[in-house]
Amino acid sequence: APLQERTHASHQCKKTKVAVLGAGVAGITAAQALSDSGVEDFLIVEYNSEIGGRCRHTTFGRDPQGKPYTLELGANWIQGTVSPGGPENPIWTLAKKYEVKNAFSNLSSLLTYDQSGPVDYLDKLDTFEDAYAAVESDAGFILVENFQDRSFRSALNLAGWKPQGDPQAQAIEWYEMDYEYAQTPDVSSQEFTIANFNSTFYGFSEINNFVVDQRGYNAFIHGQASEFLAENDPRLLLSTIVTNITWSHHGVTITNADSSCIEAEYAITTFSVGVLQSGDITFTPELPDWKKIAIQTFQMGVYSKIFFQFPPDQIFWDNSTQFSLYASPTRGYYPVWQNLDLPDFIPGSGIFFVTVVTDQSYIVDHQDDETTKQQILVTLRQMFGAENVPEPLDFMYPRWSTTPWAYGSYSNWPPGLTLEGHQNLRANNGRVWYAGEATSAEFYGYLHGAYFEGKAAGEKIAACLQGKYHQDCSNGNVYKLLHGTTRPDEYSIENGWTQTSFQTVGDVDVEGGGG
Ligand SMILES: Cc1cc2nc3c(=O)[nH]c(=O)nc-3n(C[C@H](O)[C@H](O)[C@H](O)COP(=O)(O)OP(=O)(O)OC[C@H]3O[C@@H](n4cnc5c(N)ncnc54)[C@H](O)[C@@H]3O)c2cc1C
Repeated sequence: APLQERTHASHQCKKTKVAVLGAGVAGITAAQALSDSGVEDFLIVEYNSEIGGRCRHTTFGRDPQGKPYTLELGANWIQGTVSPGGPENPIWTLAKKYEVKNAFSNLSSLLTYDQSGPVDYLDKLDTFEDAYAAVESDAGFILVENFQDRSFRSALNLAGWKPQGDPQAQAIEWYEMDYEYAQTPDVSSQEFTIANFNSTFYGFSEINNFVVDQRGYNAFIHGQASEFLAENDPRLLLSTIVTNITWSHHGVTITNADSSCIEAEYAITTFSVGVLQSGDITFTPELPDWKKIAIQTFQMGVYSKIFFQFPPDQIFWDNSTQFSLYASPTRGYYPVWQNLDLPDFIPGSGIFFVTVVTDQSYIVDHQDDETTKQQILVTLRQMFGAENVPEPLDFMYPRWSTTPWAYGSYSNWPPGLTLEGHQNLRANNGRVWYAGEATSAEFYGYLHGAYFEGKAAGEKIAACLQGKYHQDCSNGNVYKLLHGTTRPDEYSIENGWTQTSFQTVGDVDVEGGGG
């Protein structure tokens, strides 16, 4: 019987015009754009048993009636809302439309601590911000003058910000950089980090609103989906894991873990960079080098929220402050605490949580809950006094780095990657198109980046199907070779290049010979 199934498999493939792979913001928005353009023949394939992707919540703790609270495991803020007369962040528009409950997040409502307890080092925030302003204007020159990009670390050094060996300054820097980009300034681009920040926070507004909706932040995604999908719509294939994408310039075949398959004229993959990097999904034929390079060059940061519920009548932190910053000699060790027990947030909840990113996330993702909890309780007792910190009522955290449908939290732009290099991440391979937060050049990392990219891909493919697209529908805008700026003849004695650039051991060529 299994053999028979296999031989019949390709005849049994579902057939559709567009396969939308993933039902996060990008996938749902792409499908909606198809539907809005009159293309109703699509299938959405989703790993999980529900839509929403990295906009995902859990239940946690108990309210006084014994009912659990809803907390966001993934996206939590609406970042950059709208300014008078300016463009509006579409996520803000949708949050209003679906009445997603949110509160103004005041990042200046901040108290600072170190291992000895409360210590005011907010003056270092001003020093950082002066350096940041210099980095910002320098980034403008880099972009406009086509100069070489640098790491954000070099840029900060040049601006005189040198936090090395100063835990307080490192904590301030973490709050301003890692807390947003989920990675260190050392591995972030100067040019594109600034462009990314400015696109959102100058393009829309400087406001960050924090979602505390007890339906979950993804209520807006469900709301959007319900505008074009019926309840139990057969076009939404949940709990279906894509394992292979066979592509050409004429069509795409998707194979799933349950060995079902889909034949489509076009596909839009919305998988995270982490998923694309993992190799869990194979491509037939193999992806060309320009695409492999783009996938393995863009970076996936990890952002982990570690939740505690303490007895609401034994609050030991300042309960009028939103953020508490902890300076550890180990940079990034349980640094930023958020208080949800505030009037506009989840009052009376006793919920206090700490965020760690990438390197510390890898550590907590590979140790058991109890170890993490005990490490953090030691930290809290340093900050607030051992006698003041009771045992928590509840504790949990997601392990984003090992979650097989995400492998990380959101993308980040490395130093030296050009816009051309990034475009290769967006560009289609034959009839396989790419969309998602990471393919957004200006809004990578954000929900609104996923929204814009999903919408654009859906609209373009609809135009392709309707013969209205004025570019090649099966060949993307690709930069097959990404050149450096140093010519081979410049590898000379004058430039300090005294030896062959090919590796040799004695007079034995290791590879390639000569040079
Ligand atoms: C912890 C955290 C905090 C964040 N904070 C914010 C924030 O405050 N503000 C903000 O704007 N953004 C934030 N983000 C980023 C935001 O969540 C993402 O940018 C956005 O959700 C990405 O949407 P997407 O559609 O591009 O990708 P996804 O949401 O990842 O959608 C892709 C979908 O593909 C599915 N998939 C993966 N593999 C397969 C497979 N093999 N087969 C089938 N389906 C598959 C996944 O299940 C997923 O549903 C945060 C993210 C995280 C994780």
